[in-house]
Amino acid sequence: MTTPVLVLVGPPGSGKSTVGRVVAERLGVGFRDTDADIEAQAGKPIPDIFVDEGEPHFRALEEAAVRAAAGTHAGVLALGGGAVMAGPTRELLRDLPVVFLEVPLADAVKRVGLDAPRPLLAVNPRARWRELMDARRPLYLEVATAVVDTAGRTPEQVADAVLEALELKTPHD
Ligand SMILES: Nc1ncnc2c1ncn2[C@@H]1O[C@H](COP(=O)(O)OP(=O)(O)O)[C@@H](O)[C@H]1O
Ligand SMILES: O=C(O)C1=C[C@@H](OP(=O)(O)O)[C@@H](O)[C@H](O)C1
Ligand SMILES: [Mg+2]
Repeated sequence: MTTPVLVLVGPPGSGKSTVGRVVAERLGVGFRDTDADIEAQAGKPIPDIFVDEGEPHFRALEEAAVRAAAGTHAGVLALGGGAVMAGPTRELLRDLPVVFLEVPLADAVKRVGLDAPRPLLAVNPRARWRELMDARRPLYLEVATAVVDTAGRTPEQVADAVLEALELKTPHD
């Protein structure tokens, strides 16, 4: 079984997909995002899956996508913000190097407001994001090998902090 060199978790807007790409580039390894895997498999964007089949169906696809990627992908893996809600996913993350990207509410709302639609934040994003974080923070902490604060940092600076937190060497070191 091949496992990822590192896995990124954290709430929407923490920068998992963006930072994951930068970290993978620095390490000279591949990048994979389970949200992209789900969209490729379903043949449609995530908001359409939520509307057409509902959140429970999306969560089932997500659990399967994380299991497949975590067992086959050797590079950097970014998960969707809600993936850690699944007990079996937390179980398989237990033995992997996992970085929890922290972000304050104000930064997250600013960031995701400019990005692709996220169905869970479509209505009243500030209140929804706060609720999500209250429920999920303990789960992010449970699976995290390291926690990296992204506030006031560019994606490149966050990538440096991630590599430092896990003491990973890049080909240029
Ligand atoms: N450290 C950062 N500073 C400023 N903007 C960021 C940062 N990280 C990500 N972003 C921006 O925030 C948005 C959400 O980033 P994304 O990587 O999709 O987050 P996630 O996958 O955690 O939801 C994108 O528009 C991205 O360019
Ligand atoms: O927090 C969540 O439940 C979700 C986060 C999204 O991913 P990002 O965290 O990459 O935005 C995506 O998986 C889906 O919209 C649900
Ligand atoms: Mg993402």
